[in-house]
Amino acid sequence: MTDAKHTSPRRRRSWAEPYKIKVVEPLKMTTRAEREQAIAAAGYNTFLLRSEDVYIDLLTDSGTAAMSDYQWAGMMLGDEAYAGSKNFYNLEANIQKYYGYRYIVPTHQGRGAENILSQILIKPGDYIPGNMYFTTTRLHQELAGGTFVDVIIDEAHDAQSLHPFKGNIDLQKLTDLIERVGAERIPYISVAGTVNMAGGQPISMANLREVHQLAQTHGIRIILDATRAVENAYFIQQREEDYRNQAIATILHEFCSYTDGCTMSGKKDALVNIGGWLALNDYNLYEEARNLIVIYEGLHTYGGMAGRDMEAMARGIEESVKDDHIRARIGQVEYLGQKLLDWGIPIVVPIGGHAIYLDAKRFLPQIPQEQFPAQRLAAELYVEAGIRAMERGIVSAGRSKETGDNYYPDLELVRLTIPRRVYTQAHMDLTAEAVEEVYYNRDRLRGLKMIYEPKYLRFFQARFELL
Ligand SMILES: Cc1ncc(COP(=O)(O)O)c(C=O)c1O
Ligand SMILES: N[C@@H](Cc1ccc(O)cc1)C(=O)O
Repeated sequence: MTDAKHTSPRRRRSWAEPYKIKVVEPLKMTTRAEREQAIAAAGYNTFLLRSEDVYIDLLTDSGTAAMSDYQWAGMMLGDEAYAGSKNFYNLEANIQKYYGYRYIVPTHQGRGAENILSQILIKPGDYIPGNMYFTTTRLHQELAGGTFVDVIIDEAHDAQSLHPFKGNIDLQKLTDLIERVGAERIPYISVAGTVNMAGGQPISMANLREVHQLAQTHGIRIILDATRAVENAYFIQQREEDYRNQAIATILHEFCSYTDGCTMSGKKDALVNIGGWLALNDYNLYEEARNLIVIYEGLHTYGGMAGRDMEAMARGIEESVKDDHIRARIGQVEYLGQKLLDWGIPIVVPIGGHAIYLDAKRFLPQIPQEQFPAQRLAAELYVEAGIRAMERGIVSAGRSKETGDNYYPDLELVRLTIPRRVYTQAHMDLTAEAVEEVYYNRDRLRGLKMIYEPKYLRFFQARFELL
């Protein structure tokens, strides 16, 4: 018998976690007065807070995941031999199986891989097109003498555009660049899935396939930033008709097959606290990378990781591609985002994969961009409830390497980044309530003045004063 008051229970089934909690880490509670003092001492930069003064840490999803009992068991099986650790071979086998690349060089984390890749492939005067910059990736490209060129679709720069794949590459922009500088000046196309600085926005399989075809015509390589490629695969499954019934692992494998290699920060998708890799399909390039790695990271069978870390990552990869894991992971991000949307708080839409991004331009319209509205908002959220977020706007964008002028990015955002398998739904509720409180009191907030600016990646260490 059907009951008009109830919809089908199957349709209502939520994203609940496919795990239960076995170990907990107590958190310190602080007073508002203590937090005001702590953020002032940190120069209004959330990177400079001590983590023990933080209640809910949404600074980053990098290296902050909770590992499973299966991963911790693997840690006990660490083979800490200097050369030829069996954990390296387990890791290599899983990267080959799930990502599909041929040759693997382990690195201590993502930027280690970016350094080696940039040194091998980029010559002074080269151009590297990509779907929006990422801070460390662009810096390594520039240090190698290259110039990054943003070829993402325009919608990515608009916080309110509802385009389902805001990480897509604009093929016209890419073609224009190839015609302008010539294919021989483009060592590779730098493709990220999902796009961190755009709000965790995915690139579609159809778009990557087209980019691959265009790149092949011109003999240009594609290198994937695979840091959150599993999350990207989830959006492909949800939003691209042909992939609705395909497993995440199958989608990931096809996605990577359109690229010639990848850099990877294992600290995100792969559910570990440290680790990364560089993967390449070309044997000669791999040989070069494997040789350079001994200068910067360590031997080519550990690359800066302990054996136990490699085992944890090998096992983390297996867990990361499970459909129920990724559904719950992104389900939690969407839960927080939907709550904020329901309460009329300005955030980047569609909701991305690893974080909710507050739109500081609409949140604090009274603060001009040169007075760092997103930096101010992140500091205020900490004072309000001990929640730590990260600026992703003018401070992060830095300065042009040619003119030394500040970039003024269209997106001036605060990232509430959700660590994997760490926080509960109640933590998400409290986070939303704190954001709402700050929003309610937003009119009284003023901007900041930068009083110390480091040369590289300034957002990590810059200091500010209240205006
Ligand atoms: C998209 C993306 N690429 C590369 C990196 C660099 O990785 P890592 O922090 O492991 O050096 C990160 C995070 O830093 C990232 O989010
Ligand atoms: N990749 C990590 C850590 C990081 C943060 C900010 C950066 O600009 C660079 C690295 C993240 O996105 O959270």
